[in-house]
Amino acid sequence: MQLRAHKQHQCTAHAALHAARQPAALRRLPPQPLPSQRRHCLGGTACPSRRNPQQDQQQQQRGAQAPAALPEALALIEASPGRDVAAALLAAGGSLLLVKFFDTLERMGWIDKKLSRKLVHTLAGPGFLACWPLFGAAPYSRFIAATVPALNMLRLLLVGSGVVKDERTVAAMSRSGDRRELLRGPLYYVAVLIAITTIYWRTSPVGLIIASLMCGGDGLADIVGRRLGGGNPLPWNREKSWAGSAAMFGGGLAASLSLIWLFSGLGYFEAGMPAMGLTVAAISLAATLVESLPVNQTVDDNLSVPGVAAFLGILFLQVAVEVL
Ligand SMILES: Nc1ccn([C@@H]2O[C@H](COP(=O)(O)OP(=O)(O)OP(=O)(O)O)[C@@H](O)[C@H]2O)c(=O)n1
Ligand SMILES: C/C(=C\CO)CCC[C@H](C)CCC[C@H](C)CCCC(C)C
Repeated sequence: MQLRAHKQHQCTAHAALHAARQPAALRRLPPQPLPSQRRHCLGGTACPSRRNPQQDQQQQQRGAQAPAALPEALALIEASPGRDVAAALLAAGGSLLLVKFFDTLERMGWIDKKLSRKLVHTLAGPGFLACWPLFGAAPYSRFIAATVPALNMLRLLLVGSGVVKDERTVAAMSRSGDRRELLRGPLYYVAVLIAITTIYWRTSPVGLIIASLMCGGDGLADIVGRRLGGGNPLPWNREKSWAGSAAMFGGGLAASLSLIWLFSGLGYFEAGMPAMGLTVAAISLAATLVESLPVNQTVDDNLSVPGVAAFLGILFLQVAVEVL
């Protein structure tokens, strides 16, 4: 999987030299046009691309007829608070629908309570990150995006503390039906999402890796482990299994690489393969080992897994790359 810089306009000698000094897994890109400028480039003027000259010539001809106002309109949309608010409302609505959907399946008897809760755990985080490209490129966009997990945190605090009565939310988010459970695992979960949204946003794969391992990895470990882990317990923790840990590693790695592929394909950063793949695999393995330890009664998985992923992600990958 070759992930290379996406539609670079010009890689100056300085930028190339600078980029060459970056870790192989992650390359800083020379200053790139904003996505809208790239669209501008595609819509209005010739710009280098991976397509053949004939396609570019056709594109230029089509582009020549595009209204001159299009690029400016795109640039306005690109950095408009309205776009960010619309994206946040969409993601917030999606989170309500996700919980409602699986809660309904559980109430209809199609899935059990544990599976319903774990499917929400597994899908909510990656689903939220998949919404990030909908937001604009303004400096404040990440903070508007963070309001989505923040509103969910407020909901958990109000329901978990008993200020607001919401039996369905308690049923959907807790193992035992005790509302106070919402103030632990689920609260840590949304706190991690707030942190990676405001600290890393789209500028680094570290936030993608943290969320993928906490959500996709840890969620699948439970789902697969409960079903296939009966005969293959881990020697150091008989409550967990090789099947569950394999699902944790595979699910976390696949989710991480999928999001990195998407975000680097959108041009937010460049992921140098195969170094990036090997780095993510090493981080996933370490997180899987931590998750398998018999300590989750003391340290919640929603803290230990993101913690080890963040530490190793910062250690092995540059935290910030040139924002496009
Ligand atoms: N590596 C793993 C992880 C989990 N499991 C299975 O999934 C169940 C629940 O896993 P656990 O991580 O302990 O989930 P909880 O922390 O109890 O639930 P939650 O993560 O939702 O808080 C375990 O008892 C085990 O059957 C497994 O087999 N192997
Ligand atoms: C039960 C959970 C964790 C315990 O280990 C999951 C808690 C889920 C959160 C309360 C809801 C989080 C929603 C996301 C911030 C936004 C998702 C949007 C997307 C479009 C689905």
